[in-house]
Amino acid sequence: MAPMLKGIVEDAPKRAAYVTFLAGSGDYWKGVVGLAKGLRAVNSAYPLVVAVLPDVPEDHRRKLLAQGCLVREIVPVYPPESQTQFAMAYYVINYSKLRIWEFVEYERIVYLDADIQVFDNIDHLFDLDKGSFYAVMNCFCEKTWSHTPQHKIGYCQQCPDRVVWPERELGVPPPPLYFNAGMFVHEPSLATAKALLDKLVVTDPTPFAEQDFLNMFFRDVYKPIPPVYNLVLAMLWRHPENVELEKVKVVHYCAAGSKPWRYTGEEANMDRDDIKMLVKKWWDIYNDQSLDYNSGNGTTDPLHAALAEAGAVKYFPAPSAA
Ligand SMILES: O=c1ccn([C@@H]2O[C@H](COP(=O)(O)OP(=O)(O)O[C@H]3O[C@H](CO)[C@H](O)[C@H](O)[C@H]3O)[C@@H](O)[C@H]2O)c(=O)[nH]1
Ligand SMILES: O[C@H]1[C@H](O)[C@@H](O)[C@H](O)[C@@H](O)[C@H]1O
Ligand SMILES: [Mn+2]
Repeated sequence: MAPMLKGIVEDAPKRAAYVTFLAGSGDYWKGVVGLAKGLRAVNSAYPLVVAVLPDVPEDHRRKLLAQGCLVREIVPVYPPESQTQFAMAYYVINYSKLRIWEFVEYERIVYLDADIQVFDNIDHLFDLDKGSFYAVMNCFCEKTWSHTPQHKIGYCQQCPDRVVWPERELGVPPPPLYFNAGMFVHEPSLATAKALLDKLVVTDPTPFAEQDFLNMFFRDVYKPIPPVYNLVLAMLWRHPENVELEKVKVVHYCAAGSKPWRYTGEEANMDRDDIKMLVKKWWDIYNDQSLDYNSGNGTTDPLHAALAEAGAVKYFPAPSAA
């Protein structure tokens, strides 16, 4: 390569994006709007791409575009027919997340569920070494885990010494490290996308849907990253010793009753002060008009948006006028 060209290519900003996912005509679009504004609040340099299923209504898509999101429709992924009738919608929603590996115009993505908010800049995650699957370890203590042997035994990978895995009695080693799939860092690739879908066809659906599936698929390349990158709220009451709340960068409102846009405070653990504080912080971002796209504060002009969509440039929000 000519020396000048080489320099340009090597110094070119990464083709990278935050990606989230939206299904249905319910109220999850509010989570996406909150996330778009949260990413703007921390001056993220990369766009937010929303993978939408065909059933997302036009007016919801317009709300996302109005917040500067890049909207990309994806084809639903159906799980194998057997055993799934009763929960088909649940599985279609969750397995369709696998389509994001087809977004090959980006060489690196940080996936974030729509019920996630960022409170600090995490753009450095795009610089992690390639080849591994990065995500935060889950906790096994909530009753959503009661179908598993680890929950029955009281074993959790967040505190493997509290109840030691009874390897001798059971004759099997402790379960492999297991991540929460609401947030992860990986590389789109058509080869990976095909391998995922081929494997899914021969895999029976399990309770945590694509989360179980991704854990199995990426088992050998999974690298845990610190819990500050995906605070699963149950950690606050199950493993407070593992949480430094003031350092948390990414909060995942996944505990029952914790979605900020539906929060009533009535469900178990929801009247805790830390939960109320985190729900309020989500609303503060959602309601902050200065974080709206094109509000004159941290906006991107149409040319940059188009280039970012084409994967051509890093997405530089304009500096605040204030
Ligand atoms: O009606 C819906 C339901 C879900 N979603 C999208 O799907 C994501 C996953 O759903 P939730 O966030 O409600 O669920 P959890 O955080 O409890 O989900 C976790 O467990 C699920 C399986 O139980 C999946 O594995 C999921 O990816 C994982 O983050 C949402 O954030 C959102 O992006 C929608 O858009 N509309
Ligand atoms: O992704 C799931 C989901 O978020 C549940 O709400 C939670 O209880 C589980 O621990 C987690 O694995
Ligand atoms: Mn979630």
